[in-house]
This record gives sequence, structure tokens and C-alpha cells, in this order.
Amino acid sequence: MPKLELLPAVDVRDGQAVRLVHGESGSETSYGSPLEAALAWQSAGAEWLHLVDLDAAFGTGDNRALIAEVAGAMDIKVELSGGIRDDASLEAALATGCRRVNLGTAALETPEWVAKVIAEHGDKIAVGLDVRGTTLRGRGWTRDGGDLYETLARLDAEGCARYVVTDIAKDGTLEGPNLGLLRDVCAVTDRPVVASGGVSSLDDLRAISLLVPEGVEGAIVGKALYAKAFTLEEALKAVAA
Ligand SMILES: O=C(O)c1ccccc1N[C@@H]1O[C@H](COP(=O)(O)O)[C@@H](O)[C@H]1O
Repeated sequence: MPKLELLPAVDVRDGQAVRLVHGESGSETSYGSPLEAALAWQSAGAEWLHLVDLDAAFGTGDNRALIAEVAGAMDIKVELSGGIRDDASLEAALATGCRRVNLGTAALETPEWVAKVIAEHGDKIAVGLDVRGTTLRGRGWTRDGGDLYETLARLDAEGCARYVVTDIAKDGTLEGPNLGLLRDVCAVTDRPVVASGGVSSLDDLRAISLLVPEGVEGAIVGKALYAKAFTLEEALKAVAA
């Protein structure tokens, strides 16, 4: 059985690595230099980095140059998200050398464009399904964007390669992942799913690992690493077993 991939997160706001609670603007805790954080996860053995431009996601500017610097400094695979909503932002994101991009708002607001870039770029495109209950949220998770399962069916039909599923109610809370949501999503798609939101312990990661046969491919880990609930080395060991 393949092991669960771990994607430590570096979310960037106003030039700093931050964590939010429920993705709410203003709830930031700052953790300093994004480059230092990313290099630390790489040194600890990460194979992936989940790198987010939060200002671009919220529409409060962007950290494009810094994001490009961080992505360019990585020897590991980078998943890049936040504010990738048109040809120019997609081109800039792919030019960083990232392995894939994660589209959120665009999948809700400009579905024709998303279908086009899925057809053009294949598995370089993932879609972030950021949900409250079963309602998708876009524009920094501030606006409703339709039903999770209807959107998922449409994206599946368009050939979307992968989904990053975030339970907003869990994100940044250290309350544990929404395993039911992950199972429900895996039950209706054959595409790999990356779990996001709520991881608080090594047991949470072990519980997500048990969903690998159902289609969960990876887990994003943010707050738990920054809060030192466990180290990345411990996490990688926990999912290797
Ligand atoms: O990761 C967060 O904490 C987060 C909080 C609020 C908004 C977005 C957040 N993260 C990432 O941003 C993309 C969506 O960006 P966009 O809608 O495409 O501009 C989302 O998939 C998360 O990866």
C-alpha cells in the first residue's frame, strides 16, 4: 500500500509565514520567514511543500516575488496555491517551477477557464475544494460557491486530476481532520484526494493513512508543526509504517 504523502504548509501573508484559524483574515499567528520555514521542512525530510499566497487568495495584494523565491529554493516538489485565477497568474505560478498548482475560487467562478487549463496542463492542476459543510467557499473562503458534490462531478467529467479537500471548520484548529468528509469525497471520485485541515497529532495522521486505500493520497500539515505538537520527522515516521 502506498504511504500517505505529507505536505507541510507555508502560508504567506504580508511577507510572513502565518497560520490562520478557520482561514479567517485577522486570525494570523506569525512564524517568521517563509523561506526559513520551507527550508526547515525540506531539511526535515519533506518530499512536498504546500505553499500558499494568502494575500492573493484574500485579494489583499500578493507575495508573488517571495513565493517565487521560496519555490525556486526548493529541491522538493511544490504545490502552489492562492490567487491563481487567470492565464497571467497561472503562468506566473507555473514559472516558479512548482510541481502543481491548486485552484480554488477559479473552479467556482470561471469553470470554463478551469476546464481549459485542466485540458492543457493535466496533473499540474489540482482543485482545492474548500468547504463549510458541503458548501464550497471562494475568495479567501468568504463567499459561497456552490455544492461540493455537484462541482466535484463537473470537475471529474472535465478530467481534473486531483482534489485538495479542506474542511474550513477544522482548518487551523488542531481539532482533528474531518475523516467523514474525506471518506465521502473518496466515495464519489476515483481521483486522488489530499486532506487538509485539523491535523493535530500523529494519531490523526495514522487515521488519515487508513484512508489511503479509499483514495486519500496526502495530508497537508500546518498548525501542528508550527505549534510543535510533533516534528515533521516524527510525522514522516508515523506514516511510513
Ligand atoms: O490555506 C488557508 O488557510 C486559506 C485561507 C483562506 C483562503 C485560502 C486559503 N488557502 C488556499 O488558497 C487556495 C484558494 O485560493 P484561490 O481561491 O484560488 O485564490 C485554497 O485552495 C487554499 O489552498
